[in-house]
Amino acid sequence: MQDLDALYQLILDRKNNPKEGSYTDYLFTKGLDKILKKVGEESTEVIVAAKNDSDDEFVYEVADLAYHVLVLMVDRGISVDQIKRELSEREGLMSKTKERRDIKEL
Ligand SMILES: N=c1c2ncn([C@@H]3O[C@H](COP(=O)(O)OP(=O)(O)OP(=O)(O)O)[C@@H](O)[C@H]3O)c2ncn1[C@@H]1O[C@H](COP(=O)(O)O)[C@@H](O)[C@H]1O
Repeated sequence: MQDLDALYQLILDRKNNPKEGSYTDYLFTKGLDKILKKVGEESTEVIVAAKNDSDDEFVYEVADLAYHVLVLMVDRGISVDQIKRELSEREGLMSKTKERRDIKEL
């Protein structure tokens, strides 16, 4: 089973140790604009798949997007831990926002 941290590390390794024939290497060689184009395309494909009935197609497209976002993160020098930290900080913030919303609704 491919976990996101392990995939991030593999992508980072491709950046530091380019491997011939690697798609990840091809993206890094093409550069940021190409990576952004792929993230845009894959996002659109997720939206289209979400409107269709096939769960398999949706899962496939989300996995494509996840991979390309990880490539973008590596290219920008952003770690998975930074994203996790941001999400953790929101945990407290969001529950406070929800509490305020609940109080307003009373
Ligand atoms: N998860 C992925 C992954 N998801 C999608 N893709 C590639 O993303 C591309 C998306 O398909 P598209 O038709 O949109 O793009 P394309 O026509 O192939 O290429 P473009 O010219 O449009 O960029 C395909 O070529 C897929 O192979 C991925 N390529 C690699 N990985 C992971 O990265 C690891 C390292 O891969 P390499 O760098 O290729 O060794 C692999 O073991 C996988 O775990």
